[in-house]
This record gives sequence, structure tokens and C-alpha cells, in this order.
Amino acid sequence: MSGTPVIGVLALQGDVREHVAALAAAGAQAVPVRRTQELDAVDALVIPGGESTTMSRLADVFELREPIDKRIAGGMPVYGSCAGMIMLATEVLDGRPDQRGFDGISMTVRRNAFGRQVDSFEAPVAINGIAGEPFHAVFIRAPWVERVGEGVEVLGQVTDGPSAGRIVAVRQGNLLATSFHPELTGDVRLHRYFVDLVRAAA
Ligand SMILES: NC(=O)CC[C@H](N)C(=O)O
Repeated sequence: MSGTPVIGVLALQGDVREHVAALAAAGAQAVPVRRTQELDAVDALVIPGGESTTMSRLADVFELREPIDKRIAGGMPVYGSCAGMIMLATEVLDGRPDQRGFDGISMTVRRNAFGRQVDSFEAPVAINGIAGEPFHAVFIRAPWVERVGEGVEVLGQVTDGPSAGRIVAVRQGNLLATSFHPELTGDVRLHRYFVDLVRAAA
């Protein structure tokens, strides 16, 4: 890709603005996506943090489910944070019975997994492939990954405390997901990593 990649942020619900700002700071042109025509115009998509049950319902209301699944099947890069990670999981534990994600990463996630201990917390998390200090990872009623399928690369795990060893960042081909919210901390390395992925995929 020669020009600036155009990256959509799924704008059904959640912290859309924060992702738009982080993507812009990481060198992309970021646009909210709520309609299929807007989806057609982007090179890649970010699914923000928020509430996956609501996002699942709105994906149907806005008739975006099938178009997004089609783009994913066609190789469109997608990055999901927190609720976005849940929306990218092929299997969800502790979900609402009617909630459904996209045809995304071959993994099982547990919703509100850390929430049994505390609602939100922060921890250092090192990400494979991203140089420098570990991320100051912010978890808010976050999921963790309980199982990954073939072809899924584990990029980050919690290192200390009662949740040590829990998987919180994964990648499968052009699909990327984190349990935490880099869009909230002003550290744009993960968004830059995604922008690089989008350029490489083009
Ligand atoms: N911060 C978040 O995105 C929380 C995710 C939320 N608990 C869900 O299940 O969708």
C-alpha cells in the first residue's frame, strides 16, 4: 500500500472516539463505520471496547454481520480490544445465549473473566513483536482467552498476580485481539503494529 491506510472503527457502541484518535496518531486515516457502504470503503476494521452483547445485537440491526464476515473471509485485517476481542472469538463462555461474534479468531474467550476477582485492574503486559517496555495494560471487565486453535499465535500473557499466565493478546493471520485497552493509555504502539499489519496485507 503506497498511501495512508483507511481504517474503520465499528461505531455501533463502545469507545469509538479513543480508537479513532489512536489510529490517527499511528498514521492511519480513521473513520467510523456504521453502514455497509462505509465498510466497503475501508482497508481494515477496529472493533472497540464496550459491551459485546449490545454490539452483537446492533450488528444485526445495522445488517453488518454478513458483510463483516465476508470481508474477514476475504482477508480484511481486524483488531478487537476487550468487547472487540469477544466479537472476534469463535466461542464465548459466560456470554448471553443470543450473543454472536463474527467468523474471527479460532479461540475460546471467557467474558468478564477477571471480574470475578476485581472489576478492573492494570498490569504490565509484554507483547511479542512490539519492542520496548511492556504495555501498561488496562483491563475493564475484560475477557481472557482460555483456548486457542491451530494457527493462533499467543502475543501476550499476564505475568504476575492471581491471573498470571492468562492469555490476553492473540493474532491469527490478519486478525488481532487484546483483552486490554491500549486506546485508553496514549500508548499507540499496538495501533502502529496494526497499521503495519494493514500495510503488509494490502
Ligand atoms: N471493556 C469492555 O470492553 C468490557 C467487555 C464486556 N464485559 C463485554 O462482555 O462485552
